[in-house]
Amino acid sequence: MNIKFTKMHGAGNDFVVIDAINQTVNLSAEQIRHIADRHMGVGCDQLLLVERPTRDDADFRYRIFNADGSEVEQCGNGARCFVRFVHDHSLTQQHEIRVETASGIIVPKLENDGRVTVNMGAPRFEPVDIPFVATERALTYTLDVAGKDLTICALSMGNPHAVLLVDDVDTAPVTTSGALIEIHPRFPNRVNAGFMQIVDRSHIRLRVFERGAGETLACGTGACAAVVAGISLGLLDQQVEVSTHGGTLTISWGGGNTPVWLTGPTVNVFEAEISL
Ligand SMILES: N[C@@H](CCC[C@H](N)C(=O)O)C(=O)O
Repeated sequence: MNIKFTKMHGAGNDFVVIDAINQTVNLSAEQIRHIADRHMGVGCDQLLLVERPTRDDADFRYRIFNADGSEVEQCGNGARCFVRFVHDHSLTQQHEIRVETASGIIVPKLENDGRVTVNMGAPRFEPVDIPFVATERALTYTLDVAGKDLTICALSMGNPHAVLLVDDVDTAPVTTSGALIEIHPRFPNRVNAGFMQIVDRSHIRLRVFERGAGETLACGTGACAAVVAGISLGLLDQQVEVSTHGGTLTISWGGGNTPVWLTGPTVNVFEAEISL
């Protein structure tokens, strides 16, 4: 089977994007792992499938697979690349589209300068919605990680996130503690672990150890989760610049049940075909 794809990235979070409308695509988890492999395959943090929607109120269905082959609910940087892809491949002329994901509808918009803004929906804090094992909802929780008590915020941006405050992201134990937090038993579906350094009320630095992908250069939903956590703790203003190792994302949130807005760049790297 030969599959055409586009390699893209959003602030360094990289994707293999596949049009599954105009070609028949049935990938096993093993084939996804192969495509994502940086030595044996193409290499990517996530593989994105562009499909026809299964519901009347959406224009497209967007399926997301981590590099380890697991299918997940949400991906913010991927959503931006998705919009750029459907435009570049003439699958739509609309600048604002409704996209069906495993966690509901998101509404990305292609701006005139080529950047994409995504309404990521409202964050969820109820432990059952994350999911996270806790007797009651709280702003912060203590998590025992290898015998050390870490303070985290836990929330869902459609997918699960744990956010930790650190003094300096450059020296934070992202790969070691991040890997342990990802599989912590209190997160039954695993979790993305974000390490946030507050620079000032409108600027943070962030590194994320992603569920199913390891540390990535940027994580869109991770940036949303970190800013929501920072605003909820009273440490950040409504609009925040998020510096990652791969670039800058802009996040804004008005609090409560209002949606979180994510803006950032998208880049086409190359188009090719892979034989499986
Ligand atoms: N890179 C993403 C998030 C991708 C999914 C995540 N690893 C998960 O398992 O939830 C983003 O930009 O949001």
